[in-house]
Amino acid sequence: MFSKLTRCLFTQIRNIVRDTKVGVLGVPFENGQPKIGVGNGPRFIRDGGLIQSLKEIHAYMDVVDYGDVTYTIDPQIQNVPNMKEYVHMVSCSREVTKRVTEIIKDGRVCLTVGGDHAIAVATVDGHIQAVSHDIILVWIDAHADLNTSHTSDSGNTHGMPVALLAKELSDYWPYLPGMDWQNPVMSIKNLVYFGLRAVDSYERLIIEKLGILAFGMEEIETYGIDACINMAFEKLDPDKQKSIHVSFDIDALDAFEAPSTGTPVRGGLTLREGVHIMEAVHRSGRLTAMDLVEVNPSIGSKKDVDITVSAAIHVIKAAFGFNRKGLKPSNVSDLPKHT
Ligand SMILES: NC(=[NH2+])NCCC[C@H](N)C(=O)O
Ligand SMILES: [Mn+2]
Ligand SMILES: [Mn+2]
Repeated sequence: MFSKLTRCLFTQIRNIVRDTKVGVLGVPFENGQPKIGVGNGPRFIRDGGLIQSLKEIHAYMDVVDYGDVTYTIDPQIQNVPNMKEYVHMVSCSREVTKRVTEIIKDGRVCLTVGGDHAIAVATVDGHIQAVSHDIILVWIDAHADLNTSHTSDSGNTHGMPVALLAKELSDYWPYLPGMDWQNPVMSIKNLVYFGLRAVDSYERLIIEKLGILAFGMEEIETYGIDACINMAFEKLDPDKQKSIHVSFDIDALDAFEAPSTGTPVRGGLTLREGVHIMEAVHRSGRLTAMDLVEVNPSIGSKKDVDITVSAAIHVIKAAFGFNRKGLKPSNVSDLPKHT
């Protein structure tokens, strides 16, 4: 009945209205890697003004803070070789998945603040449970986080979430007790990476073997960030239909832009490039969930922490519609006159 263009416009309007409803979830989880402190990420990012900054984006923002996820360890669950603190990851993930699904079903875009990147198994899964298998995953990171328990040198589960989510890799995992809830999983065909520059050898092998779409720093330098994001969206979702999940590891940004993180890598995205990606995601009108992870306030000086927290907040604001050109006043049509 309606033309494709009209339908597209309807969806955009619906999504812009929906985008103003945000649910913030903190996940103070730090067992996916060995450096203590990353569990304080949610507190520092909130104290840095997250909720207020979101509310100030424009007059129609509707922000609800759902607080932090807590969990108890399930004593039934056995450990898995070369997955450190596996029991923690499984027990926390269960709760995170439930909460993310609830927030999305409440009609809000779910913003999850970590915590280390191991939590993204659960946020992506929660998104899938609420929406469908067929979502787009935009993984912005210096690292591919594509190790299995067999390929990881570190045994840190924050280096494994993408491999846990990918159905194409399910045969490469041992039995994972307590992870049966983690179904359905997604196809690697719906994944794109931005910012890669510290990729392990097996990760590289998987990326090439499965033809995963990856804009590493080299491609970003060659084509520019705007062309890369356009190519990614065109390739993954030419019909502009799919729900988008962004998992933003703060170490995607250059170590100068975000020094307080556990595995910093130099030569990364500028804050402007990070913001540019998120502005494009916002314009799509299809952002349903975003993670911001790996801010570790125990690393570096107070200045380092402030820089990192403020970079995180800038990236988040861009995702939820902050306009660098500024906004006109919402209820006045002209400059106030001097009387
Ligand atoms: N989310 C992160 N910062 N991941 C870093 C992973 C580093 C390394 N590839 C590993 O598997 O241990
Ligand atoms: Mn990383
Ligand atoms: Mn990561």
